Amino acid sequence: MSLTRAALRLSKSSNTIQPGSIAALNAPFSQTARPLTDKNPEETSPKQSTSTSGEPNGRRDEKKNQGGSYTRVLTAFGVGIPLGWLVHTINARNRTADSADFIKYTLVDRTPISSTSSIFSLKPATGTVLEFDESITQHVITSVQFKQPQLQIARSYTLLPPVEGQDKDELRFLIRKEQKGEVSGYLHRLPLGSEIELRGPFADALLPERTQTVAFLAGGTGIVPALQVADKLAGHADVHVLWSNRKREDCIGGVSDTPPTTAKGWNISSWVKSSSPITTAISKDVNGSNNAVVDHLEKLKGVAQKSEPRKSALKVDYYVDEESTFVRPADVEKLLQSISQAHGSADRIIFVSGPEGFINYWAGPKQWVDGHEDQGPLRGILSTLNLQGWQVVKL
Ligand SMILES: Cc1cc2nc3c(=O)[nH]c(=O)nc-3n(C[C@H](O)[C@H](O)[C@H](O)COP(=O)(O)OP(=O)(O)OC[C@H]3O[C@@H](n4cnc5c(N)ncnc54)[C@H](O)[C@@H]3O)c2cc1C
Repeated sequence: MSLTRAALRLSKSSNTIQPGSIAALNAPFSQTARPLTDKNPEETSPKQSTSTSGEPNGRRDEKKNQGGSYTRVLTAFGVGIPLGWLVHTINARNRTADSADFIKYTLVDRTPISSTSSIFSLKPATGTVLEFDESITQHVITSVQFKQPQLQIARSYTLLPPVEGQDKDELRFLIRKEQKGEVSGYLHRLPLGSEIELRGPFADALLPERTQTVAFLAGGTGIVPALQVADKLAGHADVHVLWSNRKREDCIGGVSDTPPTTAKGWNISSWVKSSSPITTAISKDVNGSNNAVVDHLEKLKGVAQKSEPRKSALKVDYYVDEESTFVRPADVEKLLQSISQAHGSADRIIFVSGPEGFINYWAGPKQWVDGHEDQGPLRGILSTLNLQGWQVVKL
């Protein structure tokens, strides 16, 4: 079966980038978008939470989504993307699946990263695999949907970039166990060797080829898209990540490249402004060990430095609620200004990725338009900063 992408409409408004276009184009790539196959858009839910039958889940899931999941939308960048690249046809091979189908994978490993999050490793259970066309996935932030078979619902999880020694068809994810979370709880309870049904891939945002610098505001598991961006843009763009976590256990060993000095900013626990002084130095744990995500970030720093065509830089700053270190608007403003000075008129993007409250605080809520989740206007803290030359993308 041949999967064909529709044409892309491009639109841009103010500092936020209006979606819609890639939804039409990369359709399979979203819970909110049409499948990449020629299936009807109504087959996917307009909600972050998607029923596997394709029907919206109704108010119940709408309410639940206030509980801290990412909001999401497909985002198109008008600038600098050759349309020819986007109008792409994938030839399905025997062992690849239509991205609207669920494909069976086996849970081969689940390594706890903290008391709430684990890295899941999955391998194909049969001869059929999800197809990741590198010519596309190289330019988009990619996620897949996991099915909860008893409830017939699906949730999105962003792919971790591959690590050394990872099998070609193996997929890895960082999944936080939400309190009373239906799918994340189910996945954390599954015994190793269980079959899990996945579908996708889905594109959450495009990475324009001309991008030379990225600022990434990440909250919790919102770090996973940042890992993808750092991996894909190594050798092309400098990436600076400001990563907020509730607890140090989620980022043990993470040492900031630019240590924060004072605190008044976003608190991931309460989603309110806080104003506590920073009292705790960010350092490795007593055993001197990092968690796997921190290690991955460190490795990506090394890759960026050695990459071609140009050596790029990955910088990460860590903020931990329980250490009273918060991302301050002034820190963000300073970072954006210093990047702007260093990069002149180069294309620049700010990604905001994490729980809904995190995105709302920094960039304002996304909105639903014609059954698709739209970026919505730029609001929140970022709307009060001087963002000349920056594009903002809410993930
Ligand atoms: C594109 C995308 C990528 C994502 N990538 C990742 C990723 O890499 N890693 C990751 O961990 N997550 C990721 N997410 C979030 C993920 O899709 C799920 O939303 C998340 O795992 C929670 O799903 P759940 O079914 O476990 O929880 P849900 O059952 O949906 O519950 C969510 C929250 O709502 C609360 N809740 C439940 N019922 C109610 C109610 N009646 N009233 C009030 N609150 C309620 C729950 O306690 C819970 O805290 C991503 C989301 C998107 C859209």
